[in-house]
Amino acid sequence: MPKFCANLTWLFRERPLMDRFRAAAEAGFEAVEVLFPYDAPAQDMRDQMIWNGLTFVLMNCPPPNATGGPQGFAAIPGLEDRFRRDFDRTLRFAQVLKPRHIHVMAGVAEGAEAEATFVQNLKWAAAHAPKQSLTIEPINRHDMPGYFLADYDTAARVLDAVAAPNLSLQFDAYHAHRITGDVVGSWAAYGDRAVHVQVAGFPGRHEPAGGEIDYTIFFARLDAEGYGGWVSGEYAPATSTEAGLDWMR
Ligand SMILES: O=C(O)C(=O)[C@@H](O)CO
Ligand SMILES: [Mg+2]
Repeated sequence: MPKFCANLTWLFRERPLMDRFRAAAEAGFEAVEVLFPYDAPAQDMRDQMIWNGLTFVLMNCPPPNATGGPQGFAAIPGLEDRFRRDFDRTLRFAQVLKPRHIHVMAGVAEGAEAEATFVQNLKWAAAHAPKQSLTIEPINRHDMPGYFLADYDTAARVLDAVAAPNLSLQFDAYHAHRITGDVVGSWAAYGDRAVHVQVAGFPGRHEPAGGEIDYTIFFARLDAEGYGGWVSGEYAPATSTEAGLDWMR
């Protein structure tokens, strides 16, 4: 089986954020991700990870405000200064939290100018933080209307244009199914560019088991290829988090 990671923005929400680290460790996870860890003291979160023996795999850029905020600026022409300021703020948190990867969100935009802006901003970010692994993730527009990066061909084109060793693909199987209808086929075409995987069932975005995506096949494929990254459960538990964890066993 692959190495599984708990997305603490989606899982263990029965508890306050600071208590979710221990709950994840007690449930058998060795790694966690927190999408927007900007509303709690970074050192407290880091302490939780150390005390519970957890690897911190992923956080997102930019930091939205407490009420949510836009899903990124990296592909929005005219907001390059905003992107750079947010990226620097993310790096300040990352210095403490030490995430394996930072997911750089594109934002709501469309067209060639947006793609060129995305490429330029990512080139800047990759050079600005050369030791930090960065990712981009195709997200389906049913769940995130208007999101710029919503297909794998565009992601591959952007990765090629940026051509930075520290920028890779984040492959979310739930989005892949909504975008292409074929998770294993999409992985066959683009998985060699991926450093991080996220999973959820389809269509409900609940546990990665029993829906339209055959995770037995997908996980076997990851194992057969020797995929060495983490596979993160990024889903809304159908009942309680603990009651739904059979999928990882
Ligand atoms: O929506 C997803 O899927 C993600 O992985 C997030 O990074 C977006 O918030
Ligand atoms: Mg995802």
